[in-house]
Amino acid sequence: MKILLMEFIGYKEWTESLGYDREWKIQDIQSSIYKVVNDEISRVGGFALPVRYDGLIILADGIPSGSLLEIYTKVKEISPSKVSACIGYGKTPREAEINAHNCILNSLSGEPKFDTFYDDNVVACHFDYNNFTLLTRELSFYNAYMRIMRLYSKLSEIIYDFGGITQYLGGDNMIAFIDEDTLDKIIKIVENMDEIKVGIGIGKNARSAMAGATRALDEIRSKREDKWKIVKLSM
Ligand SMILES: Nc1nc2c(ncn2[C@@H]2O[C@H](COP(=O)(O)OP(=O)(O)OP(=O)(O)O)[C@@H](O)[C@H]2O)c(=O)[nH]1
Repeated sequence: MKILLMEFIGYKEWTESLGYDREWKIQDIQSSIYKVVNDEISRVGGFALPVRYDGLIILADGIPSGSLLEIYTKVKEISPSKVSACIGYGKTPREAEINAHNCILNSLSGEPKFDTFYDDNVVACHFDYNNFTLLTRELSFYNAYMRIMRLYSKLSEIIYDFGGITQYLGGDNMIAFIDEDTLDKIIKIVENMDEIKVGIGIGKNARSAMAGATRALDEIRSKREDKWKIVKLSM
């Protein structure tokens, strides 16, 4: 697994420089950075996890280093603070992210390190809560969201324990990227939790894996007999 990690250095100082009436400006900058990155990375087949917003985790398998460097350059142009970046490699997304983070910590020059690594298949697991629309009507818009946040917190912990990284996508949707060897663990989770289903996509890059995962979810919805399905895109 290959992850391009970008960390915004000095972000704290930048936010404090904006004075008290700052939150709207911070949200504006964060969403504009994410829009640029999302447009650019999906064009070359990757996917960016905004996670904390003061940095970015980019699923980089199947993306040429030159394209990753172009995206880093664009982010550097619009970021309000210095951007440190490294590509990390690991057996699992967790390991790749830790290696990328340590590379940033150890980079004295602060210059990005875009080492070339082997491209693995990307495995995307798109989790979806059953009948979230009905639940929202029964509870309330916000209370249904709280239900998903509790589930997201529980799921992301379990998945991180076996090396996966999870991102909340809005509504009742969560995406986890895992190592292909831990597929059985994801299936076991879903088989033991009544309220969710998961579409799993395997592709040469994050975008194709996510398209496969969404297709798998739609196939589950078409018959409503299965709790999980796997779609493997042509490699
Ligand atoms: N991010 C994201 N949001 C989605 C996607 N599909 C639906 N949503 C949103 O997620 C929420 C729930 O949509 P669904 O999961 O289709 O609705 P549901 O009532 O749970 O229906 P079932 O999942 O078929 O049981 C709605 O706010 C949708 O707009 C998706 O692929 N990605």
